Amino acid sequence: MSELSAEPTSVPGPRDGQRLRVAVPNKGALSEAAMSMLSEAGYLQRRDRKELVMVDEENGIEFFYLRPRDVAVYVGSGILHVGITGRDLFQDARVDTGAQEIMGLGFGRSTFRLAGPKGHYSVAADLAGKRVATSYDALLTHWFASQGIPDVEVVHLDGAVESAVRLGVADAIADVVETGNTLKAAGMETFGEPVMVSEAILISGRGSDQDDDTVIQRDTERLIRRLQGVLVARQYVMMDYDIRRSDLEAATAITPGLESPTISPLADPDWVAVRSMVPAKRTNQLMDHLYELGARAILVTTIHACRV
Ligand SMILES: Nc1ncnc2c1ncn2[C@@H]1O[C@H](COP(=O)(O)OP(=O)(O)OP(=O)(O)O)[C@@H](O)[C@H]1O
Ligand SMILES: O=P(O)(O)OC[C@H]1O[C@H](OP(=O)(O)OP(=O)(O)O)[C@H](O)[C@@H]1O
Ligand SMILES: [Mg+2]
Repeated sequence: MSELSAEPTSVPGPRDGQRLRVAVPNKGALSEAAMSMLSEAGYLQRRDRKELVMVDEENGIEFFYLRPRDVAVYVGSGILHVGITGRDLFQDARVDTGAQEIMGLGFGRSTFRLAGPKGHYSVAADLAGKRVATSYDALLTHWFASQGIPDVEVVHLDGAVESAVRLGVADAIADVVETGNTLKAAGMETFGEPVMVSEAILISGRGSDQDDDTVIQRDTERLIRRLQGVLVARQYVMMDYDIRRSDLEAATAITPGLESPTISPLADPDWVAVRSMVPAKRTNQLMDHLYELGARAILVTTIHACRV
């Protein structure tokens, strides 16, 4: 049996224990991906959707599964130390207590956009004096003000915002767009520039380097490094190849690695072996270029985990 407890424990106050307290979305578009990323980072995650708290004793960390919208409230008020939420949700929460974005997590990507019936509007300024429905009132109100677009009435709806125009409660909408399928199905189209580009983010209440509790500070830094490691492992592959010394400079120019490539001698003194991390997306392009430069025995392996 593992030492790790899978039992929900009673919820202590923020200063009662020495455990880092982390908010994780309990449902919706970010939930599964957030838990996968934390699992990949070596943390224990709940297996039952009904569990509200998960204690990972070995890592000195507790995960609280909360509504994605509420994550910013808990972290912003200092009750929980860090959390995962959407950048759009975070900005909409307008937490004034010093919560800050620490890093993008590379999933839950979306844009927040204005949309209206086909052919009705072309720029945001067309909405002056109109009613715009959204679930992100604070974000949108602030954005219209920042753009100097006057007299927009922001109408709050909890969801299914795409129906607002057809049902007559608003003239246009502002909502999360990922594939655009929902808008299309409702006979709507986006217009103007995106209000914002969003993805899942890690937020912290006081700023990880200002926490007076050294254990919490250390564990926050560990969490950040682990998540950065997952991001890199997902985005990069390891590339090995052999190349003539005379072509080494040209080859390493296109495979510079994160810091610097590893160069090892081969039995043939005219040749060297090179090992370098490269962006996964560019794998085949780079192999083509390296081959054309004279590289041979080009091997690509996935990175299971890393610290950078
Ligand atoms: N296809 C998508 N649909 C909705 N949200 C998405 C999508 N892709 C990414 N996201 C992000 O997920 C977050 C919203 O999550 P979620 O849909 O769970 O919240 P919600 O709509 O407020 O909650 P609910 O729909 O349960 O009331 C936002 O940060 C949003 O940008
Ligand atoms: O561009 P798409 O890929 O179609 O995705 C965007 C849609 O998904 C979300 O809705 P959700 O399922 O969260 O329902 P809700 O509107 O009730 O929140 C969002 O509010 C859009 O409606
Ligand atoms: Mg939703």
